[in-house]
Amino acid sequence: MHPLYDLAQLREIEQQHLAENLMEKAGLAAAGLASKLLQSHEYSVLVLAGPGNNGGDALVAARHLKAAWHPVTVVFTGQREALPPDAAAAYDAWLAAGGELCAEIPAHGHWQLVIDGLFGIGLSRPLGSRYRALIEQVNTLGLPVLALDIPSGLCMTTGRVLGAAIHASHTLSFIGLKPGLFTLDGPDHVGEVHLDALGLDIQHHDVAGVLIDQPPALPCPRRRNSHKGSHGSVGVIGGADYMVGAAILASRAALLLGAGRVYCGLLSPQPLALDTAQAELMLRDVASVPALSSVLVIGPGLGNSSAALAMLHEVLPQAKPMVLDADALNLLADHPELQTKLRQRAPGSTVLTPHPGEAATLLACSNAEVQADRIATALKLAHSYQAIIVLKGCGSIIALPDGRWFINQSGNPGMASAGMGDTLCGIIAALLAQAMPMEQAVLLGVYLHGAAADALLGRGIGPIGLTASEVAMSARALLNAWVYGRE
Ligand SMILES: NC(=O)C1=CN([C@@H]2O[C@H](COP(=O)(O)OP(=O)(O)OC[C@H]3O[C@@H](n4cnc5c(N)ncnc54)[C@H](O)[C@@H]3O)[C@@H](O)[C@H]2O)[C@@H](O)CC1
Ligand SMILES: [K+]
Repeated sequence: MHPLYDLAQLREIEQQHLAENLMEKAGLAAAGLASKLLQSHEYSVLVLAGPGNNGGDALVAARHLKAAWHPVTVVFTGQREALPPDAAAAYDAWLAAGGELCAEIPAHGHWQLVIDGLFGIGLSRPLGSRYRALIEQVNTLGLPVLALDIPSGLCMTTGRVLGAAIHASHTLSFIGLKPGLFTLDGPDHVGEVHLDALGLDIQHHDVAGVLIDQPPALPCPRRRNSHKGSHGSVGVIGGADYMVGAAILASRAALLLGAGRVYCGLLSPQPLALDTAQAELMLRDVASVPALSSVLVIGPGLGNSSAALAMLHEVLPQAKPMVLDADALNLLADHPELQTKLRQRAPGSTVLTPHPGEAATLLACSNAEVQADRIATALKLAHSYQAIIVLKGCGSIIALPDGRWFINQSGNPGMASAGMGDTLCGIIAALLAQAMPMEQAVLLGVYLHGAAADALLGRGIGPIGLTASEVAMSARALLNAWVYGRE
């Protein structure tokens, strides 16, 4: 788990350490990583230095690489007189070391690595045509790119591409990690992320959010003296006509992740009597499911019928932990009286797992507005509905009503297929049924879901054609490995 910092916090840390010549440290660290990536001293480097301190970092790195005998070409896009003081000093030191500056990328150069120091956290607006063209030119060179602090063009707060963004193979982030590296378009641009704290100890400093990059708190190993009643019972309510599969997938995932019993209530007028591929599932009359279950999932394939609405009205006032997904979220958006019931639930007893489209419906805004700032959106939903929110998508955001938030780093594009959300609901519900507190169950469930898909990818399964059922099986193996320390 790594802390994530917002812009104001990073600026404050920079201010507190102004006298410590952090740019020299940043440039040296960048040159060190570049040397490692280059391997041979004969290899040449193309350095892009922009108009601010990110450009200063790049100029310091260029100086160190030149001193280590690498041929270095520097493209400088700023103006000496407009540079901040540290960057101006780096500019002067580069020239004093015999370095030269180009205004654009030389046509016939040959390089083995690009260092991107155009923009860092100071990028404040969408890039104009000159920078967009330069970035696109770099991206078509087909070379490894080491981005300093953050790939230029990427918004550090939201992970949005502001016009165009560098496709880095490596990103060396300074001082602390930024949220934009890990959500929305960030993961498509950062490559391998490295962190150099520049010798600062900022552990005492406030953090904005947390990156989940390893399994959070795990359940305890089971007591030998346990029985099915010891591991809770999950009830899944959904599966209207033509959407039965969604409820079955959630139910199977709950079973595979360790719920003692799983009851599945299908709204379809011709409900299945038996899941032949998973006979352990107890398919019951939907009305009987809430009373049988210690944890409820409501929504997968629920539809928007009056029966679905009535079910939601009935279960929301019940005290048990609840996972709301899919059509339950759409019904919630359309019915303010359901929203009131939701807000009256005990704190920490509800999780909503919207994808961006459902989040947009819940907030009565557009999909683009949701994605423009995923963290802010998730926090807004958490506050408004007084529930834990999992905003799904690349770099899922978990937001809590008290204002804390997390970004999940596990997962891959194989998960962009129908049924994945149903599996996630089942996983979270199973952890809740096994007595994990809500916050821990959500964090572990989301990380495990992605890590299970990553494990499959590691075995050559996906991303193309990866299925939600495979992810549930893989999650079972992974959770057992984590809890029982098996390979
Ligand atoms: N200040 C410090 O203490 C440190 C700063 N560091 C580096 O400095 C970076 C931040 O430096 P700055 O605050 O100078 O910001 P940047 O260097 O990221 O960019 C700011 C410059 O870009 C211009 N700009 C912003 N958006 C633009 C756009 N769309 N089109 C054209 N120009 C645009 C601004 O006018 C300004 O000149 C960090 O990301 C990091 O790389 C590191 O050296 C560590 C220490
Ligand atoms: K950069």
